[in-house]
Amino acid sequence: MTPAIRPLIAGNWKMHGTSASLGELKAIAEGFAGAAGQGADGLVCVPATLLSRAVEAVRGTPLAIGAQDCHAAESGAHTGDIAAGMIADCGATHVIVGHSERRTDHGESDAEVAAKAAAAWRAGLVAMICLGETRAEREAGETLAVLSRQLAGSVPEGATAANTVIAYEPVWAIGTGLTPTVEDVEEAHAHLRTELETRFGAEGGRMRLLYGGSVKPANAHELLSVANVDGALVGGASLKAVDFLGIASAVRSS
Ligand SMILES: O=C[C@H](O)COP(=O)(O)O
Repeated sequence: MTPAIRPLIAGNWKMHGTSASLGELKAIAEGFAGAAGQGADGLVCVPATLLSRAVEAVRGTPLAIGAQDCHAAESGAHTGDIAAGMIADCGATHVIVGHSERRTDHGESDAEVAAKAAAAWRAGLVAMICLGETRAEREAGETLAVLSRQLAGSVPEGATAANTVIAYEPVWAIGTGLTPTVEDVEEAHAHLRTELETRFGAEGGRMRLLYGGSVKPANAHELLSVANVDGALVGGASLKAVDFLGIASAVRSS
């Protein structure tokens, strides 16, 4: 981890969750109100359909609620999309932008991701900007170059430690049970930290850099102990309170 940066354990429920899942969310919130919250901040990014009810369900606890995407425009004829201001209006505080599943499923470019991040800031939200290499890019030895390109293109000028979180997610590690070696995670995060400091100075040194991709209770301690890993972005293991809180609890021993 980075000394002096309070870790963030963030969940991404992806296209999972209905009103029946709010009990699980409350259990997560209660965990962060107790022991799990002693070492880390907690966030769960729920489907847009659950945003308002999720905010209500965790009210009075330290768990933050976020969305998983936003449109770059403030309003307009964009059927099916949601604006950052609508997310803020629900009481959420964060939004993921540029997740690899959005980049792949919806062909989102770095420039579109940057526009979404800027829209999030205008609405007062924290933008969690995701980046990471594919399996083919890693095998071609292009990982660091890809990260540089994505960081340069996806993170707008004006990024600060308060309005931005960066999540490094190797695409091939998402939902596969595969994770990079500790050395590879360390190399990627050190590279991202250097790039952030070069661009944003001291703010870049304070920005949270999360690792995501098959994080679970069993590997959380090892991954969260890596230098410049300031938390985790968790998909599958964020759906059950026992798993997500297990990951959060690993912060204290890391
Ligand atoms: O946003 C979360 C990531 O895509 C990681 O998902 P995963 O923990 O299921 O591998």
